[in-house]
Amino acid sequence: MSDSEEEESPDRQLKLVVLGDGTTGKTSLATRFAQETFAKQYKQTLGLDFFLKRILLPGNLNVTLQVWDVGGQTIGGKMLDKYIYGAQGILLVYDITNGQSFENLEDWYNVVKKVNEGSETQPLVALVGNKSKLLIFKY
Ligand SMILES: Nc1nc2c(ncn2[C@@H]2O[C@H](COP(=O)(O)OP(=O)(O)OP(=O)(O)O)[C@@H](O)[C@H]2O)c(=O)[nH]1
Repeated sequence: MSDSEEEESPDRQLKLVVLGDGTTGKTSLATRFAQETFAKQYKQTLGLDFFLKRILLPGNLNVTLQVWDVGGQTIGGKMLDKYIYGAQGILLVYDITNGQSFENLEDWYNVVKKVNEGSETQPLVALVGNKSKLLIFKY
């Protein structure tokens, strides 16, 4: 086997952007995924938080996922377009006990569409309903 065959394949970087209203649980999802932690206490994300997670996909494919955790208050702000630009994946997060947070996803999605207007490749967009256990307590 030659040296080049023994080397691991270089990492492929993928950008995943997490969007949605404040307190829907975006940071919690990102930290649970990237660091396997969960904080009960709320700490507002100011602007942007950033996490990296290296994963190995079938076929020995190394992927470094960049998770861009965007603060809920950035909607309507100047920086949001720049955060979204170049993403391969978007998570649109709402709190299932807060209907308004679901309705407001339309505004978030409109920004995603605007940023990717005219671009050849479009990001994959997933809808995430968070805080499912709270529903048991509410109803
Ligand atoms: N019960 C419950 N609480 C959650 C869940 N996810 C997040 N939380 C709590 O909800 C609060 C807000 O969570 P964050 O992850 O900070 O919310 P965020 O969307 O990042 O908020 P912003 O920074 O304002 O954009 C925190 O107190 C979390 O502990 C969940 O699945 N269930």
